Amino acid sequence: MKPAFQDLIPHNHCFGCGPQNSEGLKLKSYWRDDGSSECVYLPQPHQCAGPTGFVNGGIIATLIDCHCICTAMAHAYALAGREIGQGQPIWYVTGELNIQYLAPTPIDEAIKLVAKVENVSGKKMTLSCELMNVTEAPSTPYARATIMAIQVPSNWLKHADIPAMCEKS
Ligand SMILES: CCCCCCCC(=O)SCCNC(=O)CCNC(=O)[C@H](O)C(C)(C)COP(=O)(O)OP(=O)(O)OC[C@H]1O[C@@H](n2cnc3c(N)ncnc32)[C@H](O)[C@@H]1OP(=O)(O)O
Repeated sequence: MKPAFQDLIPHNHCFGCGPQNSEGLKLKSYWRDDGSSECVYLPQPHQCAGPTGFVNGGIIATLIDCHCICTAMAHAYALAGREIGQGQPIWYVTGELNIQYLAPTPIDEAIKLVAKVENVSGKKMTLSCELMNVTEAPSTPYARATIMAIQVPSNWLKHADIPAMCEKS
């Protein structure tokens, strides 16, 4: 199996997807054969909403955000004809994130996110994402989102690092 996008992105301290963030969610995203990307995540009990059986909406937003932004970066590297993390760094940030929460997301089972690149225009990349049961059973997704990823300069990440986090890597 190929490494996850996140394991190829250098210096990634992101709370949602950074291998270098010991307190983070450590998402792992991969390409699927149809050109979409997927991420399977097992929610933790402390990530609950008011009712303990459902996942907190902010956690859901973070999962969607990170899976989509890492998909945007992976797609941009592919368009550049490079492996993720090779050569001049390619960085995207979240410009817009629109989520429809369609049904409560159970906290006691694995969930799956599937993202697709819908459009690339200059520095902007639009992606769609659905969060669903891990079996992809034919049911309404728990959440559906669109996200606008914006490319930032290749020195963006280092520019924004603070020394305390740098020392941990
Ligand atoms: C390491 C891996 C981790 C990845 C997963 C985590 C993802 C994250 O959480 S990133 C953190 C959250 N996001 C941020 O902090 C971003 C904060 N915002 C910014 O830094 C800036 O506003 C930024 C970079 C989005 C845009 O900067 P700006 O100087 O306006 O960009 P600019 O070059 O002028 O705009 C480029 C295009 O994007 C458009 N655009 C800019 N901002 C937005 C926006 N928020 N929504 C939609 N479109 C936008 C512009 O209109 C322009 O469009 P066009 O080319 O058609 O004229």
